[in-house]
Amino acid sequence: MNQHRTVRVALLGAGSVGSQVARTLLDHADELALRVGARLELVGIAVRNVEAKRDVELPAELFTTDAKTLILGADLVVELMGGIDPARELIALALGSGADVVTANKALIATHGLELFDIAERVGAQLNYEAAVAGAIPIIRPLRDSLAGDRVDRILGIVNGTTNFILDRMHTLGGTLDEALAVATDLGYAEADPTADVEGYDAQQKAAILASIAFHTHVPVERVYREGITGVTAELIDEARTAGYVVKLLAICERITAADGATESVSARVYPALVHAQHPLASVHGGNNAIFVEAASAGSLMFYGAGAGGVETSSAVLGDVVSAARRRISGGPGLRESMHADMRVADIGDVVTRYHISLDVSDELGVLAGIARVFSDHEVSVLQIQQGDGAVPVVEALEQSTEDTPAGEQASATLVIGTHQATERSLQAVVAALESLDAVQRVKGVLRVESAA
Ligand SMILES: NC(=O)C1=CN([C@@H]2O[C@H](COP(=O)(O)OP(=O)(O)OC[C@H]3O[C@@H](n4cnc5c(N)ncnc54)[C@H](O)[C@@H]3O)[C@@H](O)[C@H]2O)C=CC1
Ligand SMILES: N[C@@H](CC=O)C(=O)O
Ligand code: NA
Repeated sequence: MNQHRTVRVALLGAGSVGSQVARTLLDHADELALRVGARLELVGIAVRNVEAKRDVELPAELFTTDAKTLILGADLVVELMGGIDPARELIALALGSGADVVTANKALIATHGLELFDIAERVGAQLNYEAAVAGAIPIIRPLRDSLAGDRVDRILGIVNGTTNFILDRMHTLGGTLDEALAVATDLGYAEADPTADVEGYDAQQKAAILASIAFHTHVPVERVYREGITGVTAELIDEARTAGYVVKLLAICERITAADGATESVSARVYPALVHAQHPLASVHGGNNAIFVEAASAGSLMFYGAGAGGVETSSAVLGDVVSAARRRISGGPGLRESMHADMRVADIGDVVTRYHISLDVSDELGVLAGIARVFSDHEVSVLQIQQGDGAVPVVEALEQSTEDTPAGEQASATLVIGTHQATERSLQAVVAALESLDAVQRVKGVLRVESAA
């Protein structure tokens, strides 16, 4: 090791993740110095309020509210404040001054990554962001480096720890979304504004990042279809359980080939979906994440572990810090992500999937026949119909409706209808047509089925 070399590290933010990164930089300074080949000196921590009480004890003299001065005295800046402003301006300042940058900020990378990579490339600096997707799990580097010679076809995963924690808790313990969110927030999983988690924006940003790297194509965050979990009720979770499924918020990024067999586009989407109870994703509990990557030569790969949490995420941040510091010591250009493929981003309507549709219907003669007609009119084929606790084959259900229901009775019944594969466009048209049927009192929920056992 060069005893005289020092890499001056400035930390922006000392919350759940930042305070743990600071602690490791201070407690393991000697070991890190051996790994890097130079000492990593934590020169300061920029925060909003230097007096704020923190869970982790850190030297008071390191704290400052003057982020800009701190940045201009640093070789490496670690941004862990979150949000777009002022993080965007501060990272641009850091890169522009020649410092390397490590960030966990998916909101910023997904929306302004291109402009920041431009600056990094121009000045020859590093911009690393492993912690931005799936916390501690190595996924950015495997996609960008390890799989750089392969062709990724599909990514399917749970990429938000907070919503996985909430859905898992609702499934196993019952209770409401708000109760589970309060616990996830205490555990340090949730974003500063947890709307980003429960409405799927955080997963949407991560999907945009994953799709962009995997398919060498810039996928703008607003082109990632998004639904959050606020519509997932205890009732829908119970119905899913009865049918042998678990509800998970999934991010799916895949290549789609058009009907002509030649034109390829990229689909990226986030929504709560049904996962078969025997599928490995169904066993991803608490704040954990799991990501399946299917690549042409590598086949199926699974990445699993802690997707959120301050201590866990600090591991990914420090990995990026060591990597950037080593490169600073040994020299090497700043690299931008490869976006040469420039593929079209598909509309959600082009995606082929399966639906489970939960309906309250009038329990009267001919209802099922009317519903079945809606499906056949849109050329969507029905796989099964579930009434109460049991799945009933379609033909049997239709017979029951005409034989067992006394004419003129106006009772209400719940039906859960599972479809075969069809385009989203057709499935959405089916749901709209069902909503307009007199016999359909309410469409209670629509969930896609994304993984058979
Ligand atoms: N908490 C987690 O499990 C994970 C978080 N991330 C990302 O890591 C980043 C940090 O997350 P957390 O540590 O959970 O956030 P946090 O809310 O716990 O901490 C944010 C810190 O930044 C400081 N800060 C915020 N705005 C500031 C400003 N304008 N000027 C100076 N200081 C400012 C706050 O004072 C606080 O110390 C975010 O981008 C988040 O999305 C990524 C993966 C996992
Ligand atoms: N709020 C995020 C934190 C990690 O990215 C999550 O819950 O996954
Ligand atoms: Na990661």
